[in-house]
Order: sequence, then structure tokens, then C-alpha cells
Amino acid sequence: MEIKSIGIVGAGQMGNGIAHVMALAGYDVMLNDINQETLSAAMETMARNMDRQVSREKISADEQKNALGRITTTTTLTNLGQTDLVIEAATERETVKQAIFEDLIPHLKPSTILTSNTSSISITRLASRTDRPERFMGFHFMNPVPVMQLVELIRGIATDEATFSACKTVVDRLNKTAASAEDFPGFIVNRILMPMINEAVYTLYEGVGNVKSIDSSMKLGANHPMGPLELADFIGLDTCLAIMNVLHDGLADTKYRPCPLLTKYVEAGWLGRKTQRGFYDYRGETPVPTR
Ligand SMILES: CC(=O)CC(=O)SCCNC(=O)CCNC(=O)[C@H](O)C(C)(C)COP(=O)(O)OP(=O)(O)OC[C@H]1O[C@@H](n2cnc3c(N)ncnc32)[C@H](O)[C@@H]1OP(=O)(O)O
Ligand SMILES: NC(=O)C1=CN([C@@H]2O[C@H](COP(=O)(O)OP(=O)(O)OC[C@H]3O[C@@H](n4cnc5c(N)ncnc54)[C@H](OP(=O)(O)O)[C@@H]3O)[C@@H](O)[C@H]2O)C=CC1
Repeated sequence: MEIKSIGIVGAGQMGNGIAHVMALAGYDVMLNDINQETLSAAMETMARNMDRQVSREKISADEQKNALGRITTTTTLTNLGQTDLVIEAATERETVKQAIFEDLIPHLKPSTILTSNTSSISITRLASRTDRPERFMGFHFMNPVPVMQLVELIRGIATDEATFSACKTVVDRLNKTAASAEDFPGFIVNRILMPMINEAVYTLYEGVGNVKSIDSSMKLGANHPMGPLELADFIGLDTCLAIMNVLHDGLADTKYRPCPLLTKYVEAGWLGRKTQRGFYDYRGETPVPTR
């Protein structure tokens, strides 16, 4: 089945990045969020990110105009029912994702493929609550979506080959690279990346280093493009904590216990860049470490 239209649920940093690349690749995109302001902010972010691509001659002004014209926004979830492929990119909480799929199901075409951009939650469990586990899978983009090359494709226990192949065709059309991962907590990237970030928070918690020395050490000593605490702020500390909890619960091993300092930042509402404060304070000209 050929995918022509794509519904995206959640217009946060991942949702707007996914809409951006899908529209540039020629898909009709319908972007949904519970918040009209979030939808307006997402359209502004996409226009700004495409402006930068035009100024660097990665895309033409016409391509930008056509891509932005292919995106419609809606606060009514059920409007996504007639799209060919739905990518759920709402907050990393299983109850939120389940409620979205439950509300959407009565309005879907029989052929619509359902996917989730979840960073860690069981695809098989999400699929089992829908009417179409064979047409359900994980479609996991990396942040920032317009820049990162990888998309993890995760089959649930019931996902059929036609669904996998339709999603793989979409990844190919985006000129990105698909990696197939089995459905275990955190899949591949976050199974490896998130314990490193959590360990960086323990290194801070135990006073082995401060925010600046930990990030500089990993940038200059291991050639990472961002230090682990800077990266945690970039991903969102709520998302990092949610992923650690899924690893901890799902793999039942104490080595995945979330650092209490990570929990404390999330309890404070210091979620990183998206709330302007996390391991760094972003409210001034340059980011200032908070510890
Ligand atoms: C949590 C999960 O489930 C999975 C995940 O996503 S894990 C997180 C994975 N992501 C990472 O690890 C990112 C690590 N960081 C990096 O790779 C780099 O720091 C970075 C690409 C984000 C920025 O790179 P940089 O060299 O410092 O900045 P800069 O030169 O300004 O930007 C490089 C390019 O990225 C673009 N870019 C940067 N931030 C962007 C953003 N937020 N959105 C869109 N484009 C962006 C720039 O426009 C620039 O594009 P061109 O090459 O086309 O000119
Ligand atoms: N951040 C990252 O680096 C990565 C994240 N992911 C995954 O992508 C998903 C989204 O993460 P991210 O974009 O960072 O998170 P954000 O917090 O930036 O965005 C989530 C968005 O979903 C909205 N939302 C919440 N509930 C609903 C709902 N019922 N219907 C529609 N929209 C809703 C939120 O609205 P409001 O703010 O009003 O609550 C918010 O706008 C998560 O599953 C995350 O694990 C995957 C790869 C990388």
C-alpha cells in the first residue's frame, strides 16, 4: 500500500521535526496537538528551521513554500483518521499514548498503519490495545529530526511484513537510514545511550565532577558532539527519566535505577531546554551550569 498522507500526534520537538521532514519529502501532513499554541509554535519552528536550510542552500525557497503548504494543523485528533500512516509523538507516558490510540481507532480507515515514536515503551503492549496489532509498529526518529540520519524500526510481536516494508519505504524516501530493532525496553539507541546519561548524572550527584567538567570531559575526551548533561537537557529530562524507568521496570535490573538527582530536576519542573532550565540555565545569553 502506498503511503501518501501522514498524521502526526504531538507537536513538541519530535512532532514538529517529523512533520518538517515528511512535508519536505512530499507527504501531506496533518499535525495534531491538544494545545493550539503548541501547534502555532511548531509551524514557526519549522519555518525557521527551513529558512536556515534555504540560507545554506540545502533546499530552495520553492521547496520550503510547498512543504509548509502541505502541513495542516488540528486540535481534533479524530481528523487524523483518514491518513494512511499515523505517527504518535506525544509525551513519553504509556497512559497518554494508549488513550490517543483508543480515541483514534473508531475513526481510522481499515488500511491505516499506526506507529509510535516512543523512545522505550513496549510496541507489543501498545499494539495489543488496538484493533490492528499486525499494522502497528515503532517508528523511532532521533533528535533533531531534520539532522539525524537514523530511524529505528521496531516490530511488535504481531507486526506483519507489509507494514514493516511500507514504513521502510517511507524512511528510504526521507533519505534516512533504517535500523531494525527488536521490541525490548529502550530498543537499541536508548538501551545504550540512556544508561550513559544516567551515569553522568550519578557522576554529578556524587561530586566526581561538576556540570561543566563532566560535559567537557566527554566532548574533548570521547569526541561526543554534546556532553551527556547538555544532551540530556536537549532530549528533555522528563523523557530521560521516563526511559530509565522503562529500562528499570522492564529489565528488572538495579543497574538501570534512575539517579535521584535526575528525579529531583524533573520534580522541580527543570526539564532542560524546553523549560529553559535543566543542568544548564538557558534564560540568559549563554547557558549557565546549575551545579
Ligand atoms: C531520546 C531518544 O529517544 C533518541 C534520541 O534522539 S537520542 C539524541 C540523539 N541526538 C544526538 O545525540 C545529538 C547530538 N548532537 C549533535 O549531533 C550536534 O550537537 C547537533 C547536530 C545537534 C548540532 O550540531 P552543531 O555542529 O553543534 O551545530 P550547528 O553547526 O549549528 O548545526 C549542524 C546542523 O544541524 C542543524 N540543526 C541544529 N540544531 C537543529 C535543530 N534543533 N533542528 C533542526 N536543525 C538543527 C543546523 O541547521 C545545521 O544544519 P546544516 O548542516 O544543514 O547547516
Ligand atoms: N526528545 C527526544 O530527544 C526524543 C523523544 N522521543 C519520543 O518522542 C515523543 C515526544 O517527545 P518530545 O517531542 O521530546 O516531547 P515534548 O514534550 O516536546 O512534546 C510532546 C507533545 O505532545 C503533546 N501531547 C501530550 N498529550 C497529548 C495528547 N493526548 N494528544 C496530542 N498531543 C499531546 C504535548 O502537549 P503539552 O505540552 O501541552 O502537554 C507536547 O506538545 C516521546 O514518546 C519521546 O519519548 C523520541 C526520540 C527522541
